[in-house]
Amino acid sequence: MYVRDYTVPGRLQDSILYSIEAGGKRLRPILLLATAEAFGAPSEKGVTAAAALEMVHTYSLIHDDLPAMDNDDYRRGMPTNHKKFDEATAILAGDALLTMSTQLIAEDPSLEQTEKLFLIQELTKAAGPRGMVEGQMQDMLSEGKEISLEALENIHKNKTGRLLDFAICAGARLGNASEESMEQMSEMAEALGLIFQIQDDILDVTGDAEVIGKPVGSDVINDKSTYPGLLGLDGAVNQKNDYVGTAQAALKEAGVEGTVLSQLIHYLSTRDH
Ligand SMILES: CC(C)=CCC/C(C)=C/COP(=O)(O)OP(=O)(O)O
Ligand SMILES: C=C(C)CCOP(=O)(O)OP(=O)(O)O
Repeated sequence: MYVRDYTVPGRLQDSILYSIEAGGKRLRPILLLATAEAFGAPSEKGVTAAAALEMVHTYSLIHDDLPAMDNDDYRRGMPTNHKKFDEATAILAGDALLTMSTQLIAEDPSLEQTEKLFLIQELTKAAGPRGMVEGQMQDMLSEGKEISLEALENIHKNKTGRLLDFAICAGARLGNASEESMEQMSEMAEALGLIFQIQDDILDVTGDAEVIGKPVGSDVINDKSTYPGLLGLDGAVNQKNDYVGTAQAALKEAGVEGTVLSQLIHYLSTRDH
């Protein structure tokens, strides 16, 4: 709906819709809405922030798949955007998704001005050059190199974790969570980001390409450092389980244990796609 409202019919719109409508797990918007609900926000409050976040995530995947980056042919069970269209169109589709995301929040009549400012500032910070973009840069620079577990965690915290952190902090803020709860939720988000990434690395070794919708084994092919690579498969599973404990404990401290967020932590640590 938003994509059609914010674009003109034609090749660019087709390319944007191709990637957005390909689906994916919609994890980030689900997390944002589940957190908003856990803190009692009215249901309409999180909708544009959730859509904006999925737009930013989808832009990042379109660009990540380009030949200049990961050079991947399949995403969300379909040819990648540049394979279906062409590189220039894929770059522009990503640019459009990124810019539309903040417009969407700015124009939402159900949000207060202070909420809009918070959401736009936090989303752009999370996605920007001290967040996801820097994480992607470090990820590219580390290809083909042996890096420490600490350096790997730092890459993931920025590349993947910051958008997940935004999902949770935006949801908590829209539900007027206290400063203390916001801090506990931020801790939960950090653990969740690492759980997500460790499972992603594990699936790249043990997963089924048909179920995941993208090729497996690409980390080895691209010579990337991973948790199973650094810790072994069992070590990666143990590390993930430690973070599950941290995330569940943080939920409890924030007073939102037993909500759908607990189930999401479990799902993310055991997902097969
Ligand atoms: C600014 C940009 C382009 C950011 C990309 C961020 C990102 C999370 C890419 C996918 O990571 P991945 O390569 O580890 O995952 P996948 O295996 O799904 O490609
Ligand atoms: C951060 C990573 C590993 C990129 C893929 O994210 P998702 O696994 O959430 O991708 P979709 O379900 O949205 O396609």
